[in-house]
Amino acid sequence: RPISRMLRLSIPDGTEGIAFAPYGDKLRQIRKICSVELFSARRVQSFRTVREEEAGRLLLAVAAAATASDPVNLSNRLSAYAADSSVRAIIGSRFKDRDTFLMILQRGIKLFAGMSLPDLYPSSRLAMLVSRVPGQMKRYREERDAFMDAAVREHQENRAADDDKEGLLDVLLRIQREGQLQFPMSIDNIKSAVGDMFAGGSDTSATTLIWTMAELLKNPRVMRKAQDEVRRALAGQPNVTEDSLGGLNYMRLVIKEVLRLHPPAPLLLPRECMNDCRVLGFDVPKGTMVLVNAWAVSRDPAHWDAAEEFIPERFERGEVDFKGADMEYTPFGAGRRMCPGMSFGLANVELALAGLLYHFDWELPGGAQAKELDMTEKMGVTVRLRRDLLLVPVVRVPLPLD
Ligand code: HEM
Repeated sequence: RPISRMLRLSIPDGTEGIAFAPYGDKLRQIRKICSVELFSARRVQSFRTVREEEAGRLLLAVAAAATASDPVNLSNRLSAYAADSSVRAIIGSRFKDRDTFLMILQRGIKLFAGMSLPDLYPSSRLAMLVSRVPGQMKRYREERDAFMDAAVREHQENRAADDDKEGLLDVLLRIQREGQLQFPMSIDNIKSAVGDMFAGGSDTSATTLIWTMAELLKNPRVMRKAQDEVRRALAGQPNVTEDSLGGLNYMRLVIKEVLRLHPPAPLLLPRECMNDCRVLGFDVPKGTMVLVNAWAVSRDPAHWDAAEEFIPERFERGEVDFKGADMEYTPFGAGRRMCPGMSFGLANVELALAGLLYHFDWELPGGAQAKELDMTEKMGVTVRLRRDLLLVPVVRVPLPLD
């Protein structure tokens, strides 16, 4: 990954976490920690209760709006759900200052995504002098560090006694304590990794959920089919649990189709060319920043029939998947830097979506027609709907009273 001059102000050399770990043995080490410890199937499963509680909270808020026949701002609700589930998995439910943590990290994500004068003119001292970004980066780093220090201290004091209750920060602190690593992990590395997991995990899941609900509203045939499946599979159950998600094959195809048309990180994360090479007749020098336009590739009529249409059935035969082997469809990237949190993210998305489809029917406010729903995109760290998604829920399967 390229690290710009501005980014370096907030991630000094040697303090990288996961997303900016330098290529080579250190990257291999942290990626192994990701697959064996942080995002293993067992670990993702261990946060099941957290997800179920947070999904329950989301559904209760939606049910309250349904009772009052009010529209619910699903963009806000789904963002809160994704942020809360991530923060609880990463930092742990005991963390006192969750809201401040969220605010600081959001500010960091905005700063990282922005283009600054010193990055456009890297050798210019004037650019460095007139730009406000260096000061903002420095302030962000100081604030983040002070805050993370407090979070780490709190964790060291209340060390998780039970392995299954470990949050991801606990896991990293344990690995550090055990001292078995070829390249020891510093507290700064751990703090950066926590930031990466939050930045990588929460907005992406929320964005996927928001686009899914918007596409389902726009495509009533698909909405009906997905709801029929969920309601058939869960018939008689008071609420959705992760045990009940096994047979929801069509819902999974819906999520796949959403990730094709709306990959939350449309340009993936920047890569850096490691050797001089030639691509399609163009010379690409070593060190060039490479952005992969996954959004365009996964809508390219050369690879997809009816490329602009929302047709989940196209994935029915399972020929194309997002696991990094099919280059025409890479919402999680591919190769050695592919998203390590894929199953974690999908678990968040599937549970919330199943609940929204099981308990409620959905309408547009003021009796508007599906074709009136504005699907314009807004470019940001992730690409979201330009306007907040406001929908009116109608209860079909009431939530249990407790
Ligand atoms: C729907 C959910 C998600 C999507 C669409 C997504 C997408 C991506 C993409 C496109 C990349 C860049 C891959 C590349 O350069 O080839 C990435 C990297 C990454 N993601 Fe995810 N992600 C999701 C969920 C998560 C979750 C839940 C976590 C952690 C809690 C996470 C953590 C990371 C990290 C740490 C990286 C950097 C990996 C590296 O540089 O080696 N992601 N993700």
